[in-house]
Amino acid sequence: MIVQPFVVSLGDPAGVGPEITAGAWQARASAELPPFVAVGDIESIRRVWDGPVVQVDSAEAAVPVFAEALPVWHLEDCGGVTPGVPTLEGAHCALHSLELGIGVARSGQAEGLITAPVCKDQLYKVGFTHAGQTEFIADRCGVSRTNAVMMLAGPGLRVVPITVHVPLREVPGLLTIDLVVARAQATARGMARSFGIEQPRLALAGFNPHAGENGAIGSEEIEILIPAVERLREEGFDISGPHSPDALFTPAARETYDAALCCYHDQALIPLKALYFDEGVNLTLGLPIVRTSPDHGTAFNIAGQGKASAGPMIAAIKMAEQIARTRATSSC
Ligand SMILES: NC(=O)C1=CN([C@@H]2O[C@H](COP(=O)(O)OP(=O)(O)OC[C@H]3O[C@@H](n4cnc5c(N)ncnc54)[C@H](O)[C@@H]3O)[C@@H](O)[C@H]2O)C=CC1
Ligand SMILES: NCC(=O)COP(=O)(O)O
Repeated sequence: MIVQPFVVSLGDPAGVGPEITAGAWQARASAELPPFVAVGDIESIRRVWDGPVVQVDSAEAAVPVFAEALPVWHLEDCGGVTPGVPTLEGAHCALHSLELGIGVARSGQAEGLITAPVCKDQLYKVGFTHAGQTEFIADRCGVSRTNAVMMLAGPGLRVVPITVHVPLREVPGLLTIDLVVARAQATARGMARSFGIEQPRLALAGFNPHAGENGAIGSEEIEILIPAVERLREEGFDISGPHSPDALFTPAARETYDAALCCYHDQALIPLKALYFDEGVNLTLGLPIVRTSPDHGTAFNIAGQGKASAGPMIAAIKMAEQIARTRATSSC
């Protein structure tokens, strides 16, 4: 049963996080969204939106006001926000709102956490040593980075990048049989727990063109991917591949699996965003808490201009609720 509100960390205050959170609140009735509380700098919202806002100081306090106003748990003044112009102070605020959001979700005061986008480059400048929010949340929840799986999901496609925020030239060295096996295992477990799909059909993309053409165009399939698939099948997982990457996302191919495991970030995210950008959700499997996020970044180029779609944020909130409901009734 869903009892508590959800918590939305506002992300970089100069990005589109504040306005898409406000946009989601405006769509709360038509999109049938559960109550949520935004955490961050209240001014970052007032700067880009003239709708009703109420300052609260707990997640619980958000519920009675949610129907009439967007509840914002004001953390700190980010030093004057100019949409589209990131600052180091803003990066600190993004990190603080993420920290609070994780704490609120972990303590059970919220049913789950939805994270608005952060600017990784700005975070790195203020001492953030994690690749992204996924790894940071995993650490805070005591989950290994291998077992916290990034998944991007749209209405007709789910993709998992096996390697994530690393330079492309390092991918071949990072792909190992153990890593592919661990990601697939965590994906299958997470899909059972979060989506109720007990025996998900996984499809593994090759790394090279034509999945290596039997070794003539690269050896990663023969040395890493095929042995990983064999091991996973021996363990009882339903996994196919490695498939020619360019053929894995055709309409017919997409009917054959529940999630595609991809060798690197863009192999996974390009098809997802091309097909479902406005409904795309980034979620993390393998955590003790529910965590989702819109599929896009800070979009500084359009922040504060009324151009940002709230579609992905709405989809992220809806998916968080759906996952929370599934988990509440699941035996996993
Ligand atoms: N989950 C997160 O926190 C993520 C953060 N980022 C961060 O965002 C920053 C910018 O990354 P980019 O690669 O430029 O991706 P981006 O998603 O911010 O922007 C790419 C393009 O999509 C457009 N766009 C993004 N969101 C939109 C929306 N809601 N409605 C309409 N158009 C939208 C932007 O205007 C831009 O033209 C980087 O610092 C990156 O680290 C990127 C992806 C996810
Ligand atoms: N491109 C996806 C992305 O950057 C998500 O990163 P995060 O959720 O780990 O911050």
